Amino acid sequence: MIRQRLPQLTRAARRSFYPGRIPCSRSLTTSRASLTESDGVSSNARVGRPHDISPRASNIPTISSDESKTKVSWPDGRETTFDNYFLFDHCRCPKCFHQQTKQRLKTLSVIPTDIHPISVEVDKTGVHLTWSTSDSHKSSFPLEFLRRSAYDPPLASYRDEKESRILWNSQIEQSPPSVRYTDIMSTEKEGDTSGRAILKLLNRVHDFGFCFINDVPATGEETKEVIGKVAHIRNTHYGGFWQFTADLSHGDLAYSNEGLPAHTDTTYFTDPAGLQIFHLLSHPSPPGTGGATLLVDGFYTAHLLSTLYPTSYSLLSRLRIPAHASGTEGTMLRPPLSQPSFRHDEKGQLVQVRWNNEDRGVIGQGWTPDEVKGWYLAARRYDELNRSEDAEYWVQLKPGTVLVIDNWRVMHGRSAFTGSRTMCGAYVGADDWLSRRAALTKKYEIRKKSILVEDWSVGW
Ligand SMILES: C[N+](C)(C)CCCC[C@H](N)C(=O)O
Ligand SMILES: O=C(O)CCC(=O)C(=O)O
Repeated sequence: MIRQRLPQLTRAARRSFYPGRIPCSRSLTTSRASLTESDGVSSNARVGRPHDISPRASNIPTISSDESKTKVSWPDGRETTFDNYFLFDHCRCPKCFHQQTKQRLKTLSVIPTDIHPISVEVDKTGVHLTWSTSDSHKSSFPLEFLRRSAYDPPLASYRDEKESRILWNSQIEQSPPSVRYTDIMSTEKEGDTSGRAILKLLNRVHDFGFCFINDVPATGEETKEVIGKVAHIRNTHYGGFWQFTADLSHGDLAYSNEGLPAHTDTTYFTDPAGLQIFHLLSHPSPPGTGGATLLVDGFYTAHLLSTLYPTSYSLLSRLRIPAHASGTEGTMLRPPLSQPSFRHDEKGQLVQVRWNNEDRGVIGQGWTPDEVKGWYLAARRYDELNRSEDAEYWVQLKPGTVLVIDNWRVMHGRSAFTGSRTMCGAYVGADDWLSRRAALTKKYEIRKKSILVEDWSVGW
């Protein structure tokens, strides 16, 4: 586990900031302690007048329903209420939810607006409702589902070790995350080494924002093969698997020998590439010079910005930045909806950094003059943090080492170079690699498995 020394922050900021593992997004699990099983007993109550079911077992919630809502009173004293319509809409019985495709089978128009339970039972497997429909439809909801889907009010957030990230600075160079090519390409069946190695790679990409694959044969063909094993390659106007050098075959600085500051790629796509994968195939040096690779943890520097300059963090989280790719004949990329540099999930957790000064368009449309000034101050501050000795991790890639980057988090760049340099690689969609990781996690359960049963652990 990489634990980085505190960056050169002000004393005040030091107190409030600690690099290391921080929860950054939701997980499927919750602590078992809050839902220990018991010899819960089922009980029944007529619905109409608000009722309390007072089951004997202490670990089973109390349920009460009326014509519009169902209230769950948890053993820990907290209460949360559900609209009956919400519960009926989320029924996952075979009539409502296709058991194989995991898709909802009923449309909203068939749900009576006055739907309500006529009978309520609760036991350690969950809450069982019989509805006021003509067929006395029955629904059962695991307690874990109710705890997790609570919205009135929401209950504890579902973050655990699995979904936290490990923030890093320049000291990551002491022991950067890596996996072995031979494990990923393993064909042995028992234990499925390859699948577990791919999951280890994707977990490290999730935790650190990048990971090396060591000892990859330095050919385009075998690089494309190992990438394809990990996840399917995303096609763009650069093609699928690409090989590039300084020939300006594409109207982009990547196809030159210029240095490139820390940036994330494809900010000009509505859905920026999820993974950016590089393999330096050749750069004879000498006579060539330069061409080192730069990595910066955009989440780490965003965390610093939010600590040191919260107003700047807020502006970069709110003001939308146009981006474009216009340098190649026949390509005029410009997403119809610009996005801010920092994007957050519904729980306010940072999930994406979009940072590319070269491809940034004309800012300020719809902004106030103060916002224009404020944005430049904020952007300069973030740029300074990204360019600090503390944040920059420079590494000289060599043929044989593939670099897999979470392009939604970690920025990359390069130093200017001379000589003949050939780089290859590919993009993978964000949803695609996260899906691959979730499916492998489910298969191998290497990390804490959700205690939600099959049908209830999907669709969040
Ligand atoms: C990776 N490859 C050389 C194919 C394309 C590079 C695209 C670089 C572009 N400025 C961007 O940031 O998206
Ligand atoms: O050539 C390199 O090392 C990186 C090029 C780059 O930044 C890119 O392709 O986005």
